[in-house]
Amino acid sequence: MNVLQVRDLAKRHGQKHSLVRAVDGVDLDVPAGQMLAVMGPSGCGKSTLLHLMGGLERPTGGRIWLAGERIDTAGERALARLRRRSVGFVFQSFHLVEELTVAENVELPVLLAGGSPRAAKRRARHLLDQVGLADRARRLPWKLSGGERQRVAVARALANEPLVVLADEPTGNLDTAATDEVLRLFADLRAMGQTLVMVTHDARVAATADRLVSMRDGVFVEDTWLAGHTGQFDGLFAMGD
Ligand SMILES: Nc1ncnc2c1ncn2[C@@H]1O[C@H](COP(=O)(O)OP(=O)(O)OP(=O)(O)O)[C@@H](O)[C@H]1O
Repeated sequence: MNVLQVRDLAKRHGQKHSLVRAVDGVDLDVPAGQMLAVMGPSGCGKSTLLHLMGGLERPTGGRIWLAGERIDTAGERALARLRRRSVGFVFQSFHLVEELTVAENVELPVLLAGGSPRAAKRRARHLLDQVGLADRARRLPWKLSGGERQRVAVARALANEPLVVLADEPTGNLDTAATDEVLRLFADLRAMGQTLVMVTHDARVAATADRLVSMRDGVFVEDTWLAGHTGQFDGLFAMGD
């Protein structure tokens, strides 16, 4: 089954001489459980593609299905619901709520989706345990290292058991050691069968994916299935235990 299906997807900005084709006729199928990396030069449309697939932006052309359901034609309420429940976002600059504790950050999406405080607490405890940060639960985000903050952001993205995690430059603000922390976590997610699409500038990060798509000027120029993994990032946090 394809978690995501994209046909002739387009996003244009401006008109005539100022027309920008951020995404310009993209076709893509992302099967369940696949970890897909999208690479390409700055401005080629990677983030726009991710935003379109996550319902953060509306396309100007083409169709998108999430688990078989059209999202490009969905109404605002349906789209908001979908963003809350079916998609988990991870951003380069973490986007944690600094006034809330680590645990509260992870509880928030469960509460926003209508879950009880008890269910939210239980889910946050479970996820923080899985990402190896159970002992940081009561801290404020700024007390954590960059790698830890991004692991909290990944836990938050997983809060409502999303169909797909969309990660935009998840290691873009991290040094090598912190990048490794996040990559080990992604290896765990991959082993659990979590579908994940990530945009990255880092070839080392892309090499941990199952498949690599290269973009240029809004179109795909290469689609490569990566056969072997180094094994370097094979599971640190024993997720699912
Ligand atoms: N709101 C907007 N108005 C006009 N142009 C836009 C808008 N958003 C994006 N663009 C343009 O669309 C193109 C694709 O942008 P996008 O951010 O998707 O690229 P990217 O590959 O993610 O770049 P980067 O790697 O630098 O983040 C760029 O030329 C950008 O300037």
